[in-house]
Amino acid sequence: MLVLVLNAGSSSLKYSLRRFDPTQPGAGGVKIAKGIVEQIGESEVADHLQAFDIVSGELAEVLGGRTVDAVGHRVVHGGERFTGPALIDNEIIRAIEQLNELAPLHNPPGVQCLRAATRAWPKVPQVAVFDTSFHRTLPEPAWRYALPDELYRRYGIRRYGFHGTSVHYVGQRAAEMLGVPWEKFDGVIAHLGNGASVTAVKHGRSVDTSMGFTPLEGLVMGTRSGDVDPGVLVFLLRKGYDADKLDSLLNRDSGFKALAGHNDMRAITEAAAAGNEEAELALEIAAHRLARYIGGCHVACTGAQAVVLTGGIGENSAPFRARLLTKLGPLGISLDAAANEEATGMDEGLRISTPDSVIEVLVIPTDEERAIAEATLALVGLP
Ligand SMILES: Nc1ncnc2c1ncn2[C@@H]1O[C@H](COP(=O)(O)OP(=O)(O)O)[C@@H](O)[C@H]1O
Ligand SMILES: CC(=O)OP(=O)(O)O
Ligand SMILES: [Mg+2]
Repeated sequence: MLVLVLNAGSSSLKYSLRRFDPTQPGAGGVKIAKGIVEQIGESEVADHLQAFDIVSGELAEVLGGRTVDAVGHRVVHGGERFTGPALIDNEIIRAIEQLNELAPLHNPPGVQCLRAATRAWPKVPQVAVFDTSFHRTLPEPAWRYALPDELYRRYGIRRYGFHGTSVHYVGQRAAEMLGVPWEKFDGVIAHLGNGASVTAVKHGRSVDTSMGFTPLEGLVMGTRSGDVDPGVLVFLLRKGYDADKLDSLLNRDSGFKALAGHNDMRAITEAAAAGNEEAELALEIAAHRLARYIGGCHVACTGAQAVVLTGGIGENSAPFRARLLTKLGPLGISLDAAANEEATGMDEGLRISTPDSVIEVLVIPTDEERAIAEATLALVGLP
């Protein structure tokens, strides 16, 4: 059984092809191909449809006449309707499309890929797996904004949370490392990629998270501002900004890009080490806010057994992890510097806190594609 996974990011399209053995269901399968088309919109690849054509060309070579048996898609925003993976049909695609403006960087390319894939493989079952689903357990005090109820009833304005597929996956790996059942796992999980968020998990369920109505709230990200006083937006509207200009400002021209000139953590770290003050300040702002959110999530899950770091930055940037952990001292966390240097680009999780650290800090590589493939298989079933 061959399962293809498409992960449409804001400017990339990742794919992964896995083979599942009917005699060993749920074992994650075997990865037989993967790839990525990057810099969509900023290179000769103009949009996700072109990226899809490149991916299907590469797949045709790998498949050599075979067909895929199912396709799993990462969809970032599932609103309140999609509390779990959904089998795709036209009505479902339209419902996802209606959520486009709630995740303007992510859902439109996701919908483009859903349509392209159903055109390319009309007889193959396709499944949407949502970033928001894992957060369906958020308690109301965590998801409700202090706004008139009318806005929730009319527009669905509430906090949803994102990165749930990744958080669920690394959370389960963390519970395994600690030797506790998932239903008893309490922890704080920081997914730090281009988009970044922190989630509090209590008894294996999401109880708080830093992203809200859209994937813009919370942490300092690659090109997104994270939290700003909403009064700033009102002020800018009065200065003549319109919706599109605010959208670009907050989603595309802020975060590390605004503070340090670009959004590549490697380059920012190197610049800071070479004495660049802007880069140094950008890292301090991001680490300060992240530490504050981790402290808040530690409270929200009533005491974490572990803090877990994942995503491109969490998995690979030892200097950023070290900077963060020095700020987490008040939680009784202490850094094992040697382990931290070792924990880069690994296939397995690694502990980077010292044995006497009150809370364990784990670096665990995420695998959204694997988790989506498993969820797809669980819905479609083995042939
Ligand atoms: N070896 C590395 N060292 C430091 N940062 C890295 C490294 N590899 C990737 N990153 C950073 O990870 C971030 C991208 O994370 P990733 O999870 O791949 O993003 P996306 O959300 O697009 O999937 C970028 O800031 C990038 O600079
Ligand atoms: C939801 C989100 O922010 O996703 P990404 O990190 O892939 O941009
Ligand atoms: Mg990502």
